[in-house]
Amino acid sequence: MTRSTVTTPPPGAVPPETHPDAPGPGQPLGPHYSRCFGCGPDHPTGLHFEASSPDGLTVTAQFTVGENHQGAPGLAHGGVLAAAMDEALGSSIWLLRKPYVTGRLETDFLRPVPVGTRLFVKAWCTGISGRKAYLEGEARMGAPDGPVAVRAAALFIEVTIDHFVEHGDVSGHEFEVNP
Ligand SMILES: CCCCCCCCCC(=O)SCCNC(=O)CCNC(=O)[C@H](O)C(C)(C)COP(=O)(O)OP(=O)(O)OC[C@H]1O[C@@H](n2cnc3c(N)ncnc32)[C@H](O)[C@@H]1OP(=O)(O)O
Repeated sequence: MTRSTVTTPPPGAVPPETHPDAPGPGQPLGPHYSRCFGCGPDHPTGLHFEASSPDGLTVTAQFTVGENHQGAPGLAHGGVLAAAMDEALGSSIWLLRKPYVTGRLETDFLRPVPVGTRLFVKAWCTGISGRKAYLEGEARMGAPDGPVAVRAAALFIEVTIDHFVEHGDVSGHEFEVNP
């Protein structure tokens, strides 16, 4: 994909290391917050991601583009696809069990995605440098080896849990890292 130097690991970046508490290979990641637009089972119009990690470092996830995800008639909204990439990238960095937020998200939209399409999303970390994590991902249509619809690259920034307490509304909500 075309990506900027901002989302490219600099010299000296180190590979990610999965946290021992991260789900084992093939185990479902589960939702981090029940009302999350990406993974929350209680979100009425969300993506309802089903995610797991085959190797403790990569995240694979699936969802079906629905009626509520349209931009043009019958086609997925680009912002919804970007949200799906953000969710997959965020899930992959959560395998490190450190709190990160998206600083920059770059997306290439390669194909229109019709409503009803099952998208197979994959995300992985390409390096860590201090508080910065560099991530890449892709979404394929219809099958894990189907045509690529979206590619993404991102810079995530490590924060403390206080980030969510100070800026969010965590009262009465059960969540992991990103409320
Ligand atoms: C199971 C879990 C699954 C989770 C899935 C969830 C997926 C969704 C994830 C999200 O969408 S998170 C929500 C969207 N993101 C945000 O709301 C973040 C809003 N931004 C902020 O809160 C702050 O700007 C941020 C914490 C990112 C950075 O503020 P800080 O004051 O902590 O750090 P600072 O601004 O000093 O930046 C630290 C470094 O990152 C760099 N940086 C930060 N933002 C950048 C940016 N946008 N582009 C390029 N570089 C950036 C910055 O230049 C600097 O580089 P240097 O250390 O080299 O000087």
